[in-house]
Formats: sequence, structure tokens, C-alpha cells
Amino acid sequence: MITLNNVVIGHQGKPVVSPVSGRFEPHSLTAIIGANGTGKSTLLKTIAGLLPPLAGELMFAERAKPHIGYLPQQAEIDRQFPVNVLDVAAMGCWPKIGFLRSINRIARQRIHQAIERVGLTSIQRQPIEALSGGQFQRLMFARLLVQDAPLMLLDEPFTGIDGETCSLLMDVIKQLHAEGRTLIVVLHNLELVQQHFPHTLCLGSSDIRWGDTREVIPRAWVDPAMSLAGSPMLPGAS
Ligand SMILES: Nc1ncnc2c1ncn2[C@@H]1O[C@H](COP(=O)(O)OP(=O)(O)OP(=O)(O)O)[C@@H](O)[C@H]1O
Repeated sequence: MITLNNVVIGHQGKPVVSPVSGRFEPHSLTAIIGANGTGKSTLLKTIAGLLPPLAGELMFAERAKPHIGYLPQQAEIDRQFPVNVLDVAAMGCWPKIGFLRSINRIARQRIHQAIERVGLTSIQRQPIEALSGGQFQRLMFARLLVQDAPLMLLDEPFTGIDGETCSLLMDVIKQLHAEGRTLIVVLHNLELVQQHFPHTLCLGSSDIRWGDTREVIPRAWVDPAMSLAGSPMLPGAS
């Protein structure tokens, strides 16, 4: 679905990691891991088209770039906007129907189903500034479900949320994948990656590994006896 050929990612002309080459297969589920600052978010933004590659080729299999669902890190989202849960979930329709067009019955049904899927039906009229971090992340997933994009990019979707929400949202990720979408998810929890993600791209300051998760993540990294399970400790981490 996406081929990277010596793609250099970075900001203001400054690369953050060695050139990346490889391929995200159609309908694949890939985790991007790596220590803080190794360029995981930068890579996601480059694939999303929010940042240009500094060099190299980033190619999509289709002639035109597919519709992309992008979930940034929570810290990058403005929650002061005066809208409620339903309004935000409905924004998932915009790429397909446009900003000012009215929502038809089928789309409305899809919005309500998505809100129900993430357990927010009882608070669907609440303003978003009143939501907890976990409730807000559930809402971001509802919007993704409504968006229905073939390619979804998620940046640290489980950071700062409780175990129950994490488990529910992981099920949504698996559902989206089972429905045939391609998903690329930045994560720090290696146990989660090992349990659920068949492919892993590990960005390191001097080394990039990409392939089958069982080969990319050595068992020792998630061995509870080594106290690394679920931690962001990776080669190159301080
Ligand atoms: N807008 C920006 N302008 C300039 N440099 C930036 C910008 N955003 C990030 N960087 C730098 O690019 C590098 C990679 O940042 P990035 O956020 O992609 O890393 P990351 O692997 O996602 O880190 P983390 O795990 O902490 O989220 C860092 O050195 C960071 O300081």
C-alpha cells in the first residue's frame, strides 16, 4: 500500500533518523516503536502528508493518495472548541460529504453506531471539554469509525488512558484491521505490540528494523523478569 524508498524524515531540513526503506502491505497492521525522539510521530505525519519527506520517495500503490484517517497525539488536539460528542463523531463524515452538507439517515446511523461501539451513548450531548482523557480518546476512535478510511495512522492512542479503555480501543483497532484496512500505530507498550501487531517498524538513532514482530522485538525486551514489559525502554533510550 505504501512504499518508502530511502525516505528521509525531519523538520526544517534537518533529518531525525537514517533514511527509511520498506513497505506497508495492504490490509497490514504495523506498530511503530522506538525511544523518545527517534521520529515516530514525524514519520506518521510524513505519511499523512502533513510534512514533506526531506529526500527519497514515498509512494502509494493507488494512483491517487488514499483517504487517510489520522489520529494525532492527545496533546496536539484542541479540546476547548464548543462542540459536543455527537458533533465531533459526525466530523468523521466531512471527508466524504463535505463540511456544510447535511448528514443523511445512513450517515446518522453510522455515527450513532460508532458512539455506541466506544461506550459514549449516555454522554453523547456532553461538550467535549467536559470529557475525561479516556472518554475523549474513545470519541477520537468513534470519529475514526465514522471516517471509514482505508488507511489509518494512530499516534500513541493509549497514552494516559485506563486499562479498560485501552482494551476496548485495542478491540476497535483489531476490528478495523479485520475489516480490511491498513493500520499504522505508534506505540510504547511492547507487550501490546507483541500480542496484537504482526508487523513492527523499530526506529533507532543508528538502526532501523522492520518486519515480523517476533523478529524485530527480541523476547528479552518484554520479559517481565527484566522489568521492561510495557515500558518505553528501547535501545537508544536514555
Ligand atoms: N515541529 C518541530 N520542529 C522541529 N523539530 C521537531 C518538531 N517536532 C519534532 N521535532 C524533533 O524531531 C525529533 C523527532 O520527534 P518525534 O516527535 O517525531 O519523535 P517521537 O519518536 O515521536 O518521540 P516521542 O516518543 O517522544 O513521541 C525530535 O528531536 C524532536 O525534537
